Amino acid sequence: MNMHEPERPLLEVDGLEVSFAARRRTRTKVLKGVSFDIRPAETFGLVGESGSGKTTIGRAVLGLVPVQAGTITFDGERIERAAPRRRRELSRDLQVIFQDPYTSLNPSFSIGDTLMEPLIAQGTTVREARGRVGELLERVRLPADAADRLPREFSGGQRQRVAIARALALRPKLIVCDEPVSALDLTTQHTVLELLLEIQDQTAVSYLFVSHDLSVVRAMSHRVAVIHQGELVETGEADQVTARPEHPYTRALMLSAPVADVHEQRRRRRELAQETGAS
Ligand SMILES: Nc1ncnc2c1ncn2[C@@H]1O[C@H](COP(=O)(O)OP(=O)(O)OP(=O)(O)O)[C@@H](O)[C@H]1O
Repeated sequence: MNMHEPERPLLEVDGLEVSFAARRRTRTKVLKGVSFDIRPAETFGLVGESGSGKTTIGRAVLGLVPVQAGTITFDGERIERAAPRRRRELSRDLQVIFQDPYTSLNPSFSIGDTLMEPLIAQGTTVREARGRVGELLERVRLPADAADRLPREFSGGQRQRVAIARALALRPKLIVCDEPVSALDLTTQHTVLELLLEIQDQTAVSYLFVSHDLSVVRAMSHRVAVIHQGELVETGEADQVTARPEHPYTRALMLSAPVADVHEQRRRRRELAQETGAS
């Protein structure tokens, strides 16, 4: 490839609109013309407060909610209205890790069966799939004997490692990470985030990384988009958006994030009060 030619994005979302049925035959617009792209091996962070529409963007990319307008192009293919069969095929390249490791794993499946399921569904032989389970457990640093055990025998952090291993089973190009560490304590959050970074270094997978936590998004992402009431109000390099936020909402989001220093916390509260008082 020519070094000066920009790489084709892996995912392009353009003018995405999603609405849900509300009362009295009206619809609520949850996404209002959302556009962004993600390059190969890039982490694109989406940050915004609860209800802003982050999860809906991830779900639209995965084909889990109907799209009213706009396009979603994945690896050169329009997928916003892909048929169910094509969707199943696309799951080879497009995977997800959900927030809650307690509900996202089938409690009656052993870890080995959980990891084998996507492989068998895509036509891998049982013998090959067993071998791959060992590799996957090693990659997420779980012991080989985890394969024979049930999810209830594992902690939240270990379960999230299983969910990561399952998402990796088919060697996807993009993983939608929807609040992947929000249900974990701080130390466990750190090790899971480190694992995601290490996997990206090794596999060049891209992440669409959704979180309400700006510090987590900043630590993980190359570029960041800030979503507010269904609209992307600011998109840019992670350092730029977090160090020099341009949009008032981004500034408010930054100022309201908790910090370890109590004096800094108070200073930010005053600044936030001034900002919101002024607007
Ligand atoms: N299936 C649905 N039917 C109706 N309304 C929905 C549906 N899914 C989401 N919504 C609404 O869309 C809005 C955005 O929800 P979404 O889950 O995308 O937000 P979010 O930013 O991910 O918030 P959170 O962090 O709380 O999950 C919310 O007002 C929510 O109530």
